[in-house]
Amino acid sequence: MIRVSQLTKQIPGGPQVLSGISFEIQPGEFVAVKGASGSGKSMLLKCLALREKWTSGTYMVDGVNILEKGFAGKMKVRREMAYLEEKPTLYPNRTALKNVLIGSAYQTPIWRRVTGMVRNDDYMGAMDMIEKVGLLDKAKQKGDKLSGGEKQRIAIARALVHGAQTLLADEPVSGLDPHAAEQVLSDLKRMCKIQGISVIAVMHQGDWAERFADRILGLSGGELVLDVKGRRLTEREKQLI
Ligand SMILES: Nc1ncnc2c1ncn2[C@@H]1O[C@H](COP(=O)(O)OP(=O)(O)OP(=O)(O)O)[C@@H](O)[C@H]1O
Repeated sequence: MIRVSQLTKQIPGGPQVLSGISFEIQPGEFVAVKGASGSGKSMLLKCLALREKWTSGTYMVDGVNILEKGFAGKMKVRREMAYLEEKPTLYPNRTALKNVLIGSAYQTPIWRRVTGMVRNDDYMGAMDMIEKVGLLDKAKQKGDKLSGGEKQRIAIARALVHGAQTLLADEPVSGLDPHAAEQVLSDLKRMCKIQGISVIAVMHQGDWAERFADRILGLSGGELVLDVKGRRLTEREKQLI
């Protein structure tokens, strides 16, 4: 379980962009984050992924206060709390399978990324995950030949193969056509249910959050102003964000 208490982020010499944010997330939950431009959605995700330093607050994951961990502990947390960018970076000249096997910069050591060396017994796990995201027929396709939605789904498989327990996805479907967006969100939702992973995804545009999320968090001016079950928001709730 993830428990965030009183998360505050102050940019040194700049504005306070997150103020006193508290919430809990259960394993297997799919949580959407909504909020207007500049409300702090990306900063929240980056703080959860430990890509941004917290100014104050406590961050408990499965009962462990992870802000108190040393360098090695924080690296482990970064693998377990995988950050998915809006446009995932894949090795363009390597196959989808190889991309999944090697892992992203935050997931695997540099020697593995440079040499591309992997263990034989990793192949089965990678193929299994590629099948789960419905892309077995694209496993041998080079990274730069995959569509935006396929790249996103390979990035999901890559994170899970390398031990992610939580996926932090920043606008995972922005720029995708509705069919591709639906496939990416269906994959994420299925992974929550069958793998028990948690997903926290920024999804401000359209009604994706209402259709796919178990819960919707709303931010306004860096504050958490909404925490409701995933459902159609009322007009009053929409006005809050
Ligand atoms: N390094 C920084 N220095 C100063 N201000 C920053 C910095 N990083 C973020 N901010 C400010 O923090 C606020 C929140 O930024 P954030 O990127 O989290 O917004 P967002 O809700 O994701 O917006 P969008 O939907 O436009 O991507 C913004 O006002 C932004 O200008």
